[in-house]
Amino acid sequence: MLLECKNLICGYGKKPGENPVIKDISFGVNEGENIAILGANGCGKTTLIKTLAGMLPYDGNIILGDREVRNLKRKDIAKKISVMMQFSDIYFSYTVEETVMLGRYLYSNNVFGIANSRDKEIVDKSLREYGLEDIRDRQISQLSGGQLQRVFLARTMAQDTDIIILDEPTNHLDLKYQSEFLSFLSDWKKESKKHTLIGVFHDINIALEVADKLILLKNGKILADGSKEELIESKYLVDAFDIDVKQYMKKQYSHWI
Ligand SMILES: Nc1ncnc2c1ncn2[C@@H]1O[C@H](COP(=O)(O)OP(=O)(O)OP(=O)(O)O)[C@@H](O)[C@H]1O
Repeated sequence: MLLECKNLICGYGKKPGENPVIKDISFGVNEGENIAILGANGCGKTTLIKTLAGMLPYDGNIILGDREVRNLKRKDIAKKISVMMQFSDIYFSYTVEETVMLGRYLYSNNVFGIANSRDKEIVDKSLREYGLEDIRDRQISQLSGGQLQRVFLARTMAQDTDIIILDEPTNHLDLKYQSEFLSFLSDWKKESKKHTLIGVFHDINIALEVADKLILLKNGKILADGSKEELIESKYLVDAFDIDVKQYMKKQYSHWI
């Protein structure tokens, strides 16, 4: 198994077990899987993926390959997992190109390391793919929400890891970029059987398009996990969101059918 959580407990207290947000959950991710974590606001989705990426302390086990995540250095995790969180961790004023290049530096020893020709090639490709070439010299502090989101996606993809963790990747994106993002993800999946995606999506339709497996969270516990075909028709989806999701979607999309 590529990534395995066993009896995972985490939160924001002094110790992981003090007021935990994630309350003793276990699941595994196989190489090549596409997993969407779904659940109502505040159920712990972001907390879970931050912890998977080594950003929060935890009790229990998270095994990446054959190593315990808490024993790995940030740099070693960054070689295997790239993460795009909802709110970015960059507060300095970098240009678009510098920000995307940070994806290349994340796992080097020196943050201001010298970019080699492979780094430059990958960054150029990411800038092209996310429609950022024309604004590569702009300060990120001057960008719109959607432009900024595309910069962070480009940075994540430039990190070039087999596992990507995305928190709300289509937030702020207009329909054209949502559609381009989905086809980019699908191409990325085709590039290698090793490419594995773990994502948090508020838009269930996007989750269903991207994922083959769902993890439904409620109040920090796993309500159900399994194939999307299995779960989409189940009572668990209704339980996870406290609403009849299927009926709601049918009503929402009735204008188009
Ligand atoms: N930095 C923090 N310090 C303390 N509590 C936090 C922190 N971040 C989140 N929480 C709390 O942890 C709980 C779970 O939050 P989390 O962001 O993981 O939920 P979520 O499922 O991703 O929510 P949403 O769908 O609204 O994005 C919430 O009660 C939240 O208030």
